[in-house]
Amino acid sequence: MSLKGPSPQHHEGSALRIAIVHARWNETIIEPLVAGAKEKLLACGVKESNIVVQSCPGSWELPIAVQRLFSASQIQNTATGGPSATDLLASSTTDLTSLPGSSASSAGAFDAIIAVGVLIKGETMHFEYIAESTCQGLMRVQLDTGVPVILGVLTVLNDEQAKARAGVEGKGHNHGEDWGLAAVEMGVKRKE
Ligand SMILES: O=Nc1c(NC[C@H](O)[C@H](O)[C@H](O)CO)[nH]c(=O)[nH]c1=O
Repeated sequence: MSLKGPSPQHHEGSALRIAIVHARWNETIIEPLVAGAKEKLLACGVKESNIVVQSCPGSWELPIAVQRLFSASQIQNTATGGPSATDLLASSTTDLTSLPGSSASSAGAFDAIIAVGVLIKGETMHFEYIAESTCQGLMRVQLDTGVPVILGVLTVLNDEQAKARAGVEGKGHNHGEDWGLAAVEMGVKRKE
């Protein structure tokens, strides 16, 4: 067993509704990552009709693209004693069918969201600023809503590292699969 990666658990996802929100930069890496995540969602019993896939321009936009899945009233920090995110989301009036690229058949709560982006270091400090802000933003959205947001943002130093983490060209391991499994586990545990 690899030194890295979580020890495997099996969770049944047939009752879950999951969103995958992905950036469109470095799409030759994004595509296998999203496919790997979706493959594991389906393998865990998540219904195809309960998987909503949306995109945004780049990783910088991921936090707001994830947050807009919730209406303003749902962006509550449950630590303040407000209604739980579950209660709020259950009454969600978000019309997902109006969102671009949405395959949602109806509005409804998400049990987990996977945010997918690929940041590849260039010559400038742009990479560092986007990576830090995007990760902090995604952490804030999940804590504000109580809905797990799986961090599917690769922050790599070169194309080879990106390919190895998407399992392309027969190299490495597709991390998208790990994110799909994490989404099912966290979605199930959130309903417990
Ligand atoms: O710069 N490199 C990258 C990038 N820049 C665009 C940024 O996310 C945003 O979309 C624009 O700045 C507009 O707001 N976005 C990525 O996902 N990966 C990169 O490697």
